[in-house]
Amino acid sequence: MNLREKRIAFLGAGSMAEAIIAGMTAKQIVSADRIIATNHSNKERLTELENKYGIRTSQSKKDVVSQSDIIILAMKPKDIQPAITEIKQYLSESKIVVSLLAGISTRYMEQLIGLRNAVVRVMPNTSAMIGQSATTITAGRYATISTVGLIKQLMTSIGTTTLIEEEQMDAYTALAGSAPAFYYYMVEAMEKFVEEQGLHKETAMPLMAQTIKGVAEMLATTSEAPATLRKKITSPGGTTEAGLKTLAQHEFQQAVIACLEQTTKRSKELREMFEK
Ligand SMILES: NC(=O)C1=CN([C@@H]2O[C@H](COP(=O)(O)OP(=O)(O)OC[C@H]3O[C@@H](n4cnc5c(N)ncnc54)[C@H](OP(=O)(O)O)[C@@H]3O)[C@@H](O)[C@H]2O)C=CC1
Ligand SMILES: O=C(O)[C@@H]1CCC=N1
Repeated sequence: MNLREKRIAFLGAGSMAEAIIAGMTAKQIVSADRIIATNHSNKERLTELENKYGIRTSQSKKDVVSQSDIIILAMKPKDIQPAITEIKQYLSESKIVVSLLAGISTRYMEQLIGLRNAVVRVMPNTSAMIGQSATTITAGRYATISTVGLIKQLMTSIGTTTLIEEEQMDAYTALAGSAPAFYYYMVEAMEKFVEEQGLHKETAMPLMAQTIKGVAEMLATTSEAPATLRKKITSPGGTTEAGLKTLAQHEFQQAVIACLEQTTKRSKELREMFEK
């Protein structure tokens, strides 16, 4: 299957759809004129995406779905049922359905569709915008190996891809889908420190970004455990040790673990709430 010949539809034109459209069009894996997007009702937003990325848009679900080979579901989990009901009549079995929705299972989507379409669940993150998403992928029961390969190839245009078992998706949603927000939250705290210390934001922000980038590269390219890397920074009686002690006093690790547990739990809850 050649990806360049495929026509791709986005049902939902919010922040995640935009991040993926930006990544895909920048890498030219799919040409912009093969991408079409629609949303619930916000026409202005569709015009914005058309102007920004040169994609096509339409307010007609029929046009969008009938003209496409790969349908990317990019609405909120609460909207899945009405969204599939609206497009069901235009969904022939050859169309591949890709879902970005947190929590919602392939089985439920297959049930809503009522045919034997290949359904593939992906969990990207907003770093897709710059081709740096860490995307996990899992397949529904009618998706063949070649279909999964095609979607993997498509998602490679926005960053790395990893195939996982569907039951692990809730936890990976925490670790990679939602996690950028947790790292940003930490940087927001550092921003407050920058202000408190009277430092120049223009100087401090790039230093913080480079520090995170360096940490990410060290984790990705050295074979050393995070604890080993941390210990190499921590001189006995030095500055880092003083900082780490304070984090431990504030139960930093427990807070992070609780945060990831709650995120995972919420993904499961979304499934319970919206799979009727
Ligand atoms: N944001 C993120 O970091 C990530 C999000 N996701 C998942 O991606 C999905 C989208 O999230 P996000 O982009 O943040 O959400 P947004 O709220 O930014 O966008 C939701 C979009 O869905 C549209 N919509 C609502 N109902 C329908 C419908 N029936 N048919 C077509 N479009 C519809 C809305 O249209 P309108 O504006 O007209 O109402 C809007 O364009 C969610 O399911 C989320 O779980 C996954 C990974 C990361
Ligand atoms: O907050 C959410 O529900 C979505 C899913 C992962 C990131 N954002």
